[in-house]
Amino acid sequence: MRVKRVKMDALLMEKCAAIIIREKTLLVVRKRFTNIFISPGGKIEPGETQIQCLRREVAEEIGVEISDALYFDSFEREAAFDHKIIIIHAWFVSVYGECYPNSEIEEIRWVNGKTRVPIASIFKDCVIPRLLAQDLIDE
Ligand SMILES: Nc1nc2c([nH]c(=O)n2[C@H]2C[C@H](O)[C@@H](COP(=O)(O)OP(=O)(O)OP(=O)(O)O)O2)c(=O)[nH]1
Repeated sequence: MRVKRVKMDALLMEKCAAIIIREKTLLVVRKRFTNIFISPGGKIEPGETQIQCLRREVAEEIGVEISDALYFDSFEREAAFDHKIIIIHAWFVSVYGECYPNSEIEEIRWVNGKTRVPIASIFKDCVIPRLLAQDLIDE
């Protein structure tokens, strides 16, 4: 029903997130005016597939083109910067070339299990522990 759909949209967001790994470290990004690192990626626009969303957001935020994407898993939590529930669809992504902070991204960091920077909850509590357990990033 339309009213229900509108109410759901007001409370729920869906984001596609890129898991980009280089030399056993994971890429996280920090947006201007924030102090928590999040995954590269962004909200899915109406009519867009998850891959199209990833392509658009990865090019916009870190200036590179995607060469390959493989679905990992989806996670649900309260969004780091919005009073809404966020569902994050996480994908392993390979890119052409070197990532750099672009447009609203102020800083990028390559992190491992030891890096002490504030990281938003889904990546911190769900994604990074699984990457560590699979030995995809360094302890
Ligand atoms: N709890 C939690 N929230 C997260 C994580 N990663 C992440 O981006 N978020 C939140 C931050 C924002 O509140 C929301 C949307 O992410 P975003 O700000 O990258 O999306 P976007 O680029 O489309 O946003 P916008 O600037 O276009 O509005 O998701 C995470 O790992 N855990």
